[in-house]
Amino acid sequence: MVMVSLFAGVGTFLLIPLISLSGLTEATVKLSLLTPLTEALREHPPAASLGIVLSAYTVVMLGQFALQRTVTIRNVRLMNRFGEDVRLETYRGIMNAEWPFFLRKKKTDLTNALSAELARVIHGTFLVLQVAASSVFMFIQIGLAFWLAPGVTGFVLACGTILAVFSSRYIKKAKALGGQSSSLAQAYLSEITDQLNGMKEIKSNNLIASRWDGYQKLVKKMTTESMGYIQIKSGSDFLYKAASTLFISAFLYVSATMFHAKLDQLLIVVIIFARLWPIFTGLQASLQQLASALPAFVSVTELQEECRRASERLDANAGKIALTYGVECRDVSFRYAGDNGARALEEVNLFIPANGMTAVVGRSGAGKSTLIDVLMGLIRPQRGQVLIDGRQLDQADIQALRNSISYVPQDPYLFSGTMRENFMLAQPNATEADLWEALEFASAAPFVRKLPEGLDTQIGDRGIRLSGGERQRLVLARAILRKPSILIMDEATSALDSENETNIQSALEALKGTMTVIVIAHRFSTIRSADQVVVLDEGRIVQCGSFVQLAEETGGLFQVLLGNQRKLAM
Ligand SMILES: Nc1ncnc2c1ncn2[C@@H]1O[C@H](COP(=O)(O)OP(=O)(O)OP(=O)(O)O)[C@@H](O)[C@H]1O
Repeated sequence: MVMVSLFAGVGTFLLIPLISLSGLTEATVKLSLLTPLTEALREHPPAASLGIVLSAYTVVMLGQFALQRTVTIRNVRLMNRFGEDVRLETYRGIMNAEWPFFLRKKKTDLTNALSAELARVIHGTFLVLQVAASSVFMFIQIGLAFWLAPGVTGFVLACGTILAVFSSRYIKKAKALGGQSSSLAQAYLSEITDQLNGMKEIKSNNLIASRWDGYQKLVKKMTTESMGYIQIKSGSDFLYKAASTLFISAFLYVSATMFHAKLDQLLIVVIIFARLWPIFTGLQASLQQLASALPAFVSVTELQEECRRASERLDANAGKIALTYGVECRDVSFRYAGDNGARALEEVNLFIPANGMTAVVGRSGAGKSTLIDVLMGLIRPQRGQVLIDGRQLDQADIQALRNSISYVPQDPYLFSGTMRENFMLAQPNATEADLWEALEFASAAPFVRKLPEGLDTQIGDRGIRLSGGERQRLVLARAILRKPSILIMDEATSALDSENETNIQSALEALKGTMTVIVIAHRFSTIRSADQVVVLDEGRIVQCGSFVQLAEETGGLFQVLLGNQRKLAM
């Protein structure tokens, strides 16, 4: 940057001897630096001197352009490396954050931070480099200009300072607008994600008018915000241009009429002004843009800090746990952050024997999923302990525990890609036979076999659409492929028809003695063969025993729930 600035300065000021050598004007300006040079040149014939100066000018300018190219490439490389680092660091922070962090955060806010905000931060880095380059350039140019013509340079600097004072309000406005941009982008992403996810409900319940209204209001706000930017930019542009015209006209007028300056003196003023002024204004413009990107820097830094505080610090080399005795909850109580109501779990005491099947039932909101999250170490109970084979679950064991668990959620999640890729991600060493065995287990083999491309069928946005039941079966197959010690199924067969459900039921029964299975189920037909049924109500365990035993306990909640299901079935 220093070299480019020096070359640019020398190139510009070589124009001064050119003016006098060209014979356009009589040389009256005595420039301390250039006087010996112009005098030396005068000893040669005018054509030769002109040639020398022009050659020097060409070499200097070409040198500047070549260096400029290197600087640009280096700046972009620096920006890209920074961009890569900041993207990786932010996302790693998010992935390593503990589960409660995700309960607190809105998903669309994280998406916005990782896309729009990060892009603004990376562009901001480019602006920082640009401001650095402009500052170096400005100082060197000012230095050179002072050396050549202190008076004129002093004048231009005074004008620049006046302008900087006036334009600081534009920088403040740009920063405020930058903050608005961040929150508007968040609101926009949240609105469209919400609406697109719920389009079926919106259309079928005829909610289009109200949703459209909300969307329209947001779009209007975005238009106003973008107009705000243009107002700032055009306002500051106008100020710079008007000021430069006024300053230069006033100076030229005063020089010519009051001090009777000669043409070459006036030309020097114009050259120095023309050289320094764009640097001032460019710097101001970059500072304005940087100010508008600052809120994005702040929000990304805050997000990184929040992730660091919520980091799980898991052991990447943790092995697996082969459960031999069982999992125990001792006096476990849990309340969600910000939830002032009842606890989601209240003094839960429970033993889940290894290699058996435990079913958890209860009304909606009873705390079933919360109990599972505690067992998986996703959330830590505020009171009580979770013991795995008699040992208290601590931070170091959590990774090993998760390596040993396969969890099948209510909403089956498949990655975009082929079915095979989905399976190989879960178990990279799986053989073709392992894959089909898992598919058979989950009653998914018949429908996969019928697909023209079998396991290599694309799923997700660019592939085939699967029914809810097909997705559930594939996710169950993927879970079983990992050969876990503990299989947890949270309403994992809710979308299946009775035939497939019965098949999976038999498959789960066959696992008895080899795998610990924990099932949350609303449909009681799926838990008949469970070794133990746990009934939760308002966060407390109200009953625990075998299916038959609980079905016979008169007045118990299980009997009520079972009765309701029978009525529904009839
Ligand atoms: N992220 C959360 N923040 C605050 N409260 C929550 C959160 N998740 C669940 N709850 C509350 O905790 C209680 C237990 O919820 P949980 O999801 O464990 O119930 P559940 O028995 O699994 O319900 P369902 O059968 O409907 O899935 C409920 O009252 C619920 O409102």
